[in-house]
Amino acid sequence: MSELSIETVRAAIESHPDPETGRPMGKTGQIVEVTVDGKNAHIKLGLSSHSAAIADEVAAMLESKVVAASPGANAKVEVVPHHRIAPRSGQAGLKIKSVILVGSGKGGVGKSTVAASLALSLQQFGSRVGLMDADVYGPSVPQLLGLEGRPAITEAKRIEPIRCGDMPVMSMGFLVERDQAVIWRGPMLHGSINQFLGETEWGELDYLIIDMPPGTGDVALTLSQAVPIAGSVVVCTPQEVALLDAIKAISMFRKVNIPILGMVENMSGFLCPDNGKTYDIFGRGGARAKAEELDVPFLGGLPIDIGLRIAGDEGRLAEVMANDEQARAPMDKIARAVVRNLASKAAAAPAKPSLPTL
Ligand SMILES: Nc1ncnc2c1ncn2[C@@H]1O[C@H](COP(=O)(O)OP(=O)(O)OP(=O)(O)O)[C@@H](O)[C@H]1O
Repeated sequence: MSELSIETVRAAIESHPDPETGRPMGKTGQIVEVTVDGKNAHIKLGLSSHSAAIADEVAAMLESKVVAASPGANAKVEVVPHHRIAPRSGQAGLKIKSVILVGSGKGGVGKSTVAASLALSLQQFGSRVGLMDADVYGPSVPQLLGLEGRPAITEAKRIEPIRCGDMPVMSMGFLVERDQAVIWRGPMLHGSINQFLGETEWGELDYLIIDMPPGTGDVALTLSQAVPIAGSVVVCTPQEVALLDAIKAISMFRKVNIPILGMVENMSGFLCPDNGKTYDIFGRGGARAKAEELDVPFLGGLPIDIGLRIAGDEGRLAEVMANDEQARAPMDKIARAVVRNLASKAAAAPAKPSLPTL
């Protein structure tokens, strides 16, 4: 092994793109410290909470780059907080780095469950996350998370969201009675969505996850005009009918120029708790095949999980996501894939280096 030097270590890693901005880490001040002791390198790497879900994989990737540059070396990357990147905001007052829409072509495929679990999973990894239920016709987020109450209006006439732990949540469900049907005309829908987005005190967020109403493109269009949308996640079940609707959702997002981060196959197999066998009740693998056909990433599958269904019915989804690692594992995989796909988009089109500092 040739002598391991600080220069060799830095040269091996400094061109690696920051997952959030896509800019080379050597230029962003994220390589905080490199120390070398014989064949051992220790790197302190700054990553923002936006990248929390994939921090381990970024660290492993950099360690392997050092070893490739200097075979026989040992490298250890220690991730430390890095907050020099200011949130991008599309509307006055919004400080949200990435807005992600979760949609489906068809109702009842588990879109709200996926949206809420994605938000909870990203938060568990350490990101700052908000959840907006834009499914104004059938808001189910309050039920899934066991939230109730009316949002207060602040002195500055802004909406104080209801909180699920630390996570700000806004839903039409907080404003209408549970059994009341909401009838919307186009302009009202447009107005309420803009109000939810722009007048809610979201605070500073890495991610705002938006649960979309099924089907219609109106809300996607309204949102895409109001803020830059980082991307969309399309949820479907493995059945052919759901897949056909998912194709419609993908083409709707494409029409309004919202990038597709990928497809999630929900209800992908049922693991029977009695005998440990898996039954493919709605089929399996359909979404992966369809994603390939449509040239969109496949993010992963969520099995039919009785515990998840009961948790949703009882408003304990957040509790289960916080305490049940096995139930959370498939969603964590999907959350990592979402952040990874955002990172590759950032690497393909890096943010301008002149971003202000926080
Ligand atoms: N993977 C899963 N395992 C078990 N139950 C699930 C799963 N995904 C969703 N469910 C249950 O299916 C029902 C519908 O889910 P959800 O409300 O998330 O669907 P949706 O697509 O948002 O529906 P809608 O369009 O009516 O709002 C809920 O009772 C939920 O708990």
